Amino acid sequence: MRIRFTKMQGAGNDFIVLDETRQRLDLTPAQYRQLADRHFGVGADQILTVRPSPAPGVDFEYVIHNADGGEVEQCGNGARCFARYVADKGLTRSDRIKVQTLSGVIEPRLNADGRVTVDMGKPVFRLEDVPFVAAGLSPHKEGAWEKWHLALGTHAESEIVAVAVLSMGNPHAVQEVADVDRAPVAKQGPLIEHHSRFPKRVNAGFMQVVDRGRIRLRVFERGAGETLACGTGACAAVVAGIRLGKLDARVDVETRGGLLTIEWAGGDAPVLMTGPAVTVFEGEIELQE
Ligand SMILES: N[C@@H](CCC[C@H](N)C(=O)O)C(=O)O
Repeated sequence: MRIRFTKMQGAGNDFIVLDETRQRLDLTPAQYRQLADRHFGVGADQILTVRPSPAPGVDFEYVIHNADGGEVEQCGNGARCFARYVADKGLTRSDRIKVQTLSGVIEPRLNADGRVTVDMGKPVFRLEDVPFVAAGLSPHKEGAWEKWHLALGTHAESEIVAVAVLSMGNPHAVQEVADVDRAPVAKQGPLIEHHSRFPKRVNAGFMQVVDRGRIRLRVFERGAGETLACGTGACAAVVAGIRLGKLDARVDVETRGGLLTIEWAGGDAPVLMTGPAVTVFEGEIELQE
């Protein structure tokens, strides 16, 4: 089967966007993996699919697959690219849209400066409301919030890390590090992603607080490995930092692929994420059956 695609990136987190507004492609997990493969396919961290509105009051459905072929609930950098795509392709005339994801409705809007701001909804951090965590973690009170201690590795070589756990529609475990460039992302990332406390796996964030309005962040993403930026990871890290009393309500997040700005007024307020969304190229690819 031969399909058309658009390659996009948001702060270096890269995507293949597929248009299913007129016809379903019905791709298999193996075909998503082929698309994402950087040697045998196009190459991407996630594949984003645009589908027509599934319900009144919503403009589109936004379907997200990780590079490993698994469908996931949310993708922040992808949401900005999704908004840029539907505007550039003339699928909407509005600069503010409502988009249904697996984890609820988000609202991207195109800004005059070319960046996109997304209302990502409210974060979830009450332990009983975070749907991705197995019971039995013992929280450790720090400031206004709790961090959880995770044992990584075998008994002989066990390492304990303290993570803040929360959902931005998808699951995140964020730890604070002194220097993000020296953080053990490649070593700890897979151990945290597959930790038995997270039966649906988790995105592992490594956050360096520079000052109350700036952090540096690396994220080892569930189903994709370390990416140049993770939008929901940036939201989760900032929310965690604010809850821990270390950050103000508006924070610039430096990632390896670019700058994101995250705003959160606390409580049930939505998290706002602003950043770039860029089309790289368009093409066609033959997929294996
Ligand atoms: N790159 C994303 C997150 C994509 C999904 C994530 N890997 C997961 O499995 O939850 C972002 O920008 O938020």
